[in-house]
Amino acid sequence: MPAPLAVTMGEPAGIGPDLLLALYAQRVERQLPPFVVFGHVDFLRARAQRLGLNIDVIPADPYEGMKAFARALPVFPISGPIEDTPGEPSSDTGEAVIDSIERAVTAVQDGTCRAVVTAPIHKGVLYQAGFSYPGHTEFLAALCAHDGTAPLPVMMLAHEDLRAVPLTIHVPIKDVPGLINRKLILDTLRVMAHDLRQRFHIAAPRIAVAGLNPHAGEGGTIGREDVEIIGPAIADAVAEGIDAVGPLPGDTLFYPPHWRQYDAVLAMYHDQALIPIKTVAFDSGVNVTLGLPIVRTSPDHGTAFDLAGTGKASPSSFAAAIAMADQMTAPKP
Ligand SMILES: NC(=O)C1=CN([C@@H]2O[C@H](COP(=O)(O)OP(=O)(O)OC[C@H]3O[C@@H](n4cnc5c(N)ncnc54)[C@H](O)[C@@H]3O)[C@@H](O)[C@H]2O)C=CC1
Ligand SMILES: NCC(=O)COP(=O)(O)O
Repeated sequence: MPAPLAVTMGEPAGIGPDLLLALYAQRVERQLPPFVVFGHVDFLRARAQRLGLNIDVIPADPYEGMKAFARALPVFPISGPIEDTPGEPSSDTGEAVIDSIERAVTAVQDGTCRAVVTAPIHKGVLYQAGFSYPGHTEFLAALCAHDGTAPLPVMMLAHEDLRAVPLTIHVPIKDVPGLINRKLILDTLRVMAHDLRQRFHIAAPRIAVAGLNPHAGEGGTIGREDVEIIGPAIADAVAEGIDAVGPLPGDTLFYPPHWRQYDAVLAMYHDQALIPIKTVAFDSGVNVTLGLPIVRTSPDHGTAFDLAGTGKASPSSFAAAIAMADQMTAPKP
């Protein structure tokens, strides 16, 4: 029997706990693989009761949890003060949220779980608790550091054959031009080409690279980054055998007949990559971190405080994240 997936609890005041409980209740019809939640047992019991879900929540380690999954939701216990207060976050829970992520990653690294699926966190709440990373993506890279060196983590949002990567992630838009450089583009294209082969089993991945400026700079007349940095970086990638094309105008690149020619798009900033995916597939998009020695997926949405504790949030993106993590780590027949 393969090891279970490790699912983190996420922000307790958000919809993450609601969705993982709802998915446990729907595990049979959705054909979900066994998973263990890294979370707070009493809090999850309280949230299940609030949602009217008759679920037996039990403390368990991953091995016991895998065996118990058919009859009870196994929870690797994370301690800490966590009250069931949907929509009302508290920095007091920050330590437990961070602990949940760290322990889930350790479980994958030591082989007791197969992959990490993270529930949404609220960065603002965690910053108050001393968290210093822009998000899971960078934190996971730090947790996967080897000999003091962290891998380059690459965020990809994926829905079916539409896959988009933001080169720069959680940074102010005014800082984006200064962060775009030839090395970062080349390194990101290397990670994308590698993981599209290894994780997505695409034998010869084709990658489109978006420009930064309108019309990809219109030949250098609307900004110089496209001709002076992005174009040369693509040439570097092509020279080492990566099938990359661009810079292409960002506004027309996501016209379906255009993006369908490629296996993935490298965009220059967060919203350039995420808006297309969230527009066409908010309910089923998956956030997957490339470049790590472990598999990590996540729903594409956030904590949605307005829906927490109501039972109205859709679990579909979370289910897609579990399915992707399962496919990427399923034992070969
Ligand atoms: N992977 C992660 O940890 C992520 C965390 N976040 C965090 O979430 C917080 C809130 O971010 P927002 O920009 O407000 O985005 P959000 O995704 O939490 O909410 C945006 C809108 O979508 C709705 N929505 C979200 N998920 C839904 C679902 N499953 N079913 C139905 N409706 C849903 C919400 O009700 C809201 O109207 C921020 O702190 C952000 O950093 C955001 C994205 C991913
Ligand atoms: N907008 C995507 C997002 O906020 C998710 O970030 P991360 O926590 O997966 O790094």
